[in-house]
Amino acid sequence: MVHITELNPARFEDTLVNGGPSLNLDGLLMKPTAATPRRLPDDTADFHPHHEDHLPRGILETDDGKKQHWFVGSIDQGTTSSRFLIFNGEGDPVASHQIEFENLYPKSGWHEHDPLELVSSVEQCIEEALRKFVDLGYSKSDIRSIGITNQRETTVVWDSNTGEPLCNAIVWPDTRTSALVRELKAREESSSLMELCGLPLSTYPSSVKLSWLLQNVDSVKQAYDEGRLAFGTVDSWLIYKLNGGAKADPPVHVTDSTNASRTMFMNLRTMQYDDKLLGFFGIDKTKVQLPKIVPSSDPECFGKIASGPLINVPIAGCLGDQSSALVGQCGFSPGQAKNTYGTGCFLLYNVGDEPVISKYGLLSTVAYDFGRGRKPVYALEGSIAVAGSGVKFLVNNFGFGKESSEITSLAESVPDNGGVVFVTAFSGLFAPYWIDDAKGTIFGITQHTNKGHIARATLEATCFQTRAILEAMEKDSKHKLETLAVDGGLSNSDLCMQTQADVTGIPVDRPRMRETTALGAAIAAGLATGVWRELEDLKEVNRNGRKVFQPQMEKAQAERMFKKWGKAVEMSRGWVQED
Ligand SMILES: Nc1ncnc2c1ncn2[C@@H]1O[C@H](COP(=O)(O)OP(=O)(O)O)[C@@H](O)[C@H]1O
Ligand SMILES: O=P(O)(O)OC[C@H](O)CO
Repeated sequence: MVHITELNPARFEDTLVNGGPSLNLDGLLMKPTAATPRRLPDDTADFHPHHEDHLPRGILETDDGKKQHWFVGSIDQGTTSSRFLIFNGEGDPVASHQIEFENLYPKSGWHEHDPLELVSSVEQCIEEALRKFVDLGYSKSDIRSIGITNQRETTVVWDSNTGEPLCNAIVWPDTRTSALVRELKAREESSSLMELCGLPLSTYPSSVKLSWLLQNVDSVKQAYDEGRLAFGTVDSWLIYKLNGGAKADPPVHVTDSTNASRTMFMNLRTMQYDDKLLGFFGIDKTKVQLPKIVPSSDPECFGKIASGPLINVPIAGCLGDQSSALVGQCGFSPGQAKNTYGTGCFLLYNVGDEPVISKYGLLSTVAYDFGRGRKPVYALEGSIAVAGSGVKFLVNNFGFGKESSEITSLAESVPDNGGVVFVTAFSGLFAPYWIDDAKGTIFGITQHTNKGHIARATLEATCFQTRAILEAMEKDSKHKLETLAVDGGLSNSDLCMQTQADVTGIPVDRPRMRETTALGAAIAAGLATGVWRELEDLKEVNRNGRKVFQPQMEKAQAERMFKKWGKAVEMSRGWVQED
């Protein structure tokens, strides 16, 4: 048995380390113990691993009979921060580093990232985490491969000649495309798209972001006309840059099918770009370089790190962050689900190897695609645009505290929401409602209302929307979920998780090691490079120390609160119609 040190519950917090914008993840890390030996001294460069049945996970035997512990690195590029974690063969993180970067909101509804800052934050995380790893007595050469997981839909465009971005990335919750979406929805063919790609037409996917850029940014249009426009989601951009960008011979421009399934350009069944989808958005594939779609786990497709301390280490796994969290929670069987409370909140429900197109407001997406003859696995997804970002909004815009955890403390300072309901529709409302013309709206304010009520209503908003998603999922899948596995930054809030159990009436099951998103990408890479052979090898991963929140609220009370939420959702409609 390995020993995992007690987690520091504040590890996701905005704890500044050494005065820099880096976050302290160290509380979750496993310290070396007798059961988790440091690297073996007889490390060989020329190494052809093979597994023996008696060897524990993550230990491979070399051709000359030596045994070596392998580790897998994982880049987790999220909406608010970048991280690099190094996992051992038991699926425990042994070293990590996290950096918050700047989110840009240049106009109301606009949300951007600097693509170069995304890359530099990742590179810095790799360097720092490796320093900690080496300090623990391990060696860089113990890292067998690297996985990448990332915020999805966020759209990056660059010049394929120079490898430099043409403008800031448009981030997934950005709503600048709402007028364009209204226009596209009016077209007759719009109703047939979802059957092909699994996504409803909204401001959310990459397709509308790319169309908007082509219509509104001259440098992008010019690059398109001259055939030097490269498009990608964050995975493609990072893989391209980490492989050396335009200088690589040849440049590596790929995406995995989980990320591609978020663009609205990919056909869910063929796993390739679909001409009808590209045509609908006016994209001429001879003018724009689209990333090649490959499986999520592969030792060669994603190339190798071209420079820095991990030079020549293969990138062998790639998953969109929500798919990755499902993998990190080992949700490998149909009927298993997870809900990840990060910037947004995303419930993925494994439906097996045939996609299910939702009739009740959910998305159909690729859950994971491990290749090598395995069939891809699909999921139904309930996407909530605002979860942790609602908490950050109270902290950053209204000074309700200095750290996210203080929002939970404020919410705990009042016994209930005092009649306040906050529909956090900053990007309209996503699943299962898809109300583009809603805006954030607070209902029920009186002289009695204080910060505690607003904080509580903010946490409750995600829990109510999750319940609405669960109801839709039950109708689509004809299956009632018995337990909700959770993770992500906001799942650190016990109050929020208890509220979630109360309003859904089912137990909420939270792992002790909540870096499941990063773990998923490590699993994808580790499977491709022999650290784990089969999903079976992972069944003990992240099982220890889980906390289960049982529903405690009277059912009638939960029903009353949910009904009021439904009323507030209806009343939040129609704010942007005249824009
Ligand atoms: N203790 C806490 N209470 C409430 N919210 C929290 C807490 N800890 C973290 N968060 C929220 O979690 C979010 C970050 O979660 P994370 O999973 O890192 O997101 P992402 O991958 O989108 O960057 C932030 O929005 C933050 O406000
Ligand atoms: O930043 P997160 O973790 O909320 O995830 C972002 C999603 O991938 C957007 O679809």
